[in-house]
Amino acid sequence: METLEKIKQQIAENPILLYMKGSPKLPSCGFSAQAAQALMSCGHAFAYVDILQNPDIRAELPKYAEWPTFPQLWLEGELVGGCDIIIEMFQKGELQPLIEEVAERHPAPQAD
Ligand SMILES: N[C@@H](CCC(=O)N[C@@H](CS)C(=O)NCC(=O)O)C(=O)O
Ligand code: FES
Repeated sequence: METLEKIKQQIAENPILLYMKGSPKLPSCGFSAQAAQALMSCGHAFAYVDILQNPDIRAELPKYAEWPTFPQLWLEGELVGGCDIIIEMFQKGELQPLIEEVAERHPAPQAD
């Protein structure tokens, strides 16, 4: 798939999506580590894309997002921001309720 199409699909299909360097459990950069940590502390599952494993996305997403750096947090198809914004929202107590709202609107399928 073309890179831009792949990006659009990821953003459309994942209501909580973090583009980062490395993985939440093994981040490859302090900025990505902080963002993933704050997001994990909200207690909801989220999707992530390791842009170090996806150089095409690393190259294309900043242009599409009009945001030059990683990490990038996308919620319900909208760019929220990078590490600084995520940490600021977290410290103000705004991140958790926002993630909560999004997660409640998109419940994970139940196997029962
Ligand atoms: N102030 C930024 C810090 C993130 C940042 O500076 N990221 C750099 C270094 S990891 C980056 O993504 N550079 C482009 C690249 O590596 O592709 C934020 O709030 O997210
Ligand atoms: S990889 Fe060097 S600052 Fe993120």
